[in-house]
Amino acid sequence: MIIGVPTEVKNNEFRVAMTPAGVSEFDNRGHKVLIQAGAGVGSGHTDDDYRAVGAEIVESADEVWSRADMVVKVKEPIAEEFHRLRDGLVLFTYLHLAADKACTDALVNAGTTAIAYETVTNGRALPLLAPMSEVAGRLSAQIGAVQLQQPNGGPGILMGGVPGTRPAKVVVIGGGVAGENAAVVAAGMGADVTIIDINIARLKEIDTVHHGRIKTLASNKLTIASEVAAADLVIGSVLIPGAAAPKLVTLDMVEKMKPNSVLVDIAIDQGGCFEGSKATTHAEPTFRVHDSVYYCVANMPGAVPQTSTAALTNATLPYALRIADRGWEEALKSDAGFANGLNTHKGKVTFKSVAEAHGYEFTPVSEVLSN
Ligand SMILES: NC(=O)C1=CN([C@@H]2O[C@H](COP(=O)(O)OP(=O)(O)OC[C@H]3O[C@@H](n4cnc5c(N)ncnc54)[C@H](O)[C@@H]3O)[C@@H](O)[C@H]2O)C=CC1
Ligand SMILES: CC(=O)C(=O)O
Ligand SMILES: [Mg+2]
Repeated sequence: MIIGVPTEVKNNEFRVAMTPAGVSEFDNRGHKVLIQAGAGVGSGHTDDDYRAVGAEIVESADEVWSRADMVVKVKEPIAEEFHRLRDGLVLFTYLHLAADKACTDALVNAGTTAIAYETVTNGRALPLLAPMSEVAGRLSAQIGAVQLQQPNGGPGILMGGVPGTRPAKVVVIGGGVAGENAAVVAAGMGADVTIIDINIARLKEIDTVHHGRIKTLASNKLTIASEVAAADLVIGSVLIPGAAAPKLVTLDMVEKMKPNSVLVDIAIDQGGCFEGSKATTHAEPTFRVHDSVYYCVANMPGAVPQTSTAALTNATLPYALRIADRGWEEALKSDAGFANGLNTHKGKVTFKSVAEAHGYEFTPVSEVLSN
């Protein structure tokens, strides 16, 4: 199989979907990998590093996309890439389609076979989302700490305070992978941290692992309202897999927050879990709502590409190899969790909440695979 790896084009996105170690695995199995010139530079991998393990370096994105049987990417295609989508192409990348009608329409109209990292499951886990949720979670606490500083528009409070002063109050809504990682870093900086989650079993796990250092509260509207009102920093990290995020923090709640308080909406790639959230870029990451600061960057891990590329490709490589070795249909047929990754195929939408979000007819993956 020919596998294409284009340079990422989203604002300040420096990750790449395959490292030289990955190319070497494909090459050893008799596949050919096309790397767009310069694609790995932001993550510390030169064209020569890729050439040395058998990759062909290709100058243009058009050539990578048109020659490849499968394109492996990091972020969803954006408008300038839509014309490269086609029938018969397998696209393996983050897609977040429930929050992105334009990309869904483009994939459906082109007939592309699109497998989304974020909806692949392994039991209850999301193995291809988890590494980036770890990164985004840890980053969110760092970013929150910086945004709390007064010259950055924040209230001027140090996360851990100093002896004799109160620490910052950090409220994390959604205690999954991103939320727990956010809480750990915030607690490590000395903040007063509370995680709110709807899954009580998950709160028990967090309480046990962190010996009560991270407080836990069950999610409901009243609790969220009172915690948000008292918070200096709110981190939003809820997920209903594949679906648009629920708006758990309302504009009314934000209006009652402390002046210059900070809200980091990690869930923005699924549309965001705060009312008023809209996707921003690393170039212009924040905006104000009422008297608070929102940070809503949809590709947070792109800011730390050396870490993120390594963590992402560690997880994606075995799946990409299975597609190359066995073909996408056999690879999905043999692993129901992998099959959950299929979002579109030949003009059909095969992920229920994506179909519902955009008014498409839903076709179960099983129907597509049995044909
Ligand atoms: N902005 C960015 O750059 C990045 C964003 N993300 C996003 O972060 C979000 C979280 O991802 P993960 O932590 O991996 O998901 P996860 O599935 O591990 O955790 C989500 C948590 O939300 C909880 N939840 C669901 N409904 C809730 C409610 N009503 N109230 C409170 N909690 C609720 C679930 O019980 C679960 O514990 C996803 O939208 C993901 O796409 C992930 C990586 C990077
Ligand atoms: C998960 C995701 O969208 C990202 O890492 O950019
Ligand atoms: Mg997006």
